Amino acid sequence: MTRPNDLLDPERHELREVSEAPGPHEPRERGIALVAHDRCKPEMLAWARIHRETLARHRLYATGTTGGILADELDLEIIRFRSGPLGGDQQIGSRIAEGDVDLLVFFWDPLSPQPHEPDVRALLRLAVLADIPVACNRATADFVITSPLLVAADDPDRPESPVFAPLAA
Ligand SMILES: O=C(CO)COP(=O)(O)O
Repeated sequence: MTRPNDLLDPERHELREVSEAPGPHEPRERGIALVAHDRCKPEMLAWARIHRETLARHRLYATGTTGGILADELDLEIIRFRSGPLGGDQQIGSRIAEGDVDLLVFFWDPLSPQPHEPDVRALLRLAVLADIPVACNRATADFVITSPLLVAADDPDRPESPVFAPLAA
């Protein structure tokens, strides 16, 4: 599977040729994991409502309660795991480790302690380790979900963008 971060050659900061055959999923499809702590769930729902059309084009994962709300309210097809405190964060982490997740949108609550804090830290750690984009607030999530890098390099509709241009020497 091609991931957004696979598209940039760290040496040359330019698009790398994607030679591998498309994986088992549609070429344009990305794996997007959606997670929100309780106080942040209204914000996640509001954000997902705005970006529903984009989200619907991708393979969505979510922790139990977050996924239930998004599926019910927005009629999105979502692969749902257990609730976060019951192991859902770890399940999403395992999908990241498997290379199935290309973007993590995780609205974690900066004002409330969580009983499963170690799981939260582990999830964020795995996302950083796997070098996938992690959006922890709405402003960042807006940037990432509208990024041309979200569109696969083999997509003929991929927009031209200065992001893809080599950096000046
Ligand atoms: O606790 C969570 C993330 O740490 C989210 O879990 P739920 O989506 O099940 O509420």
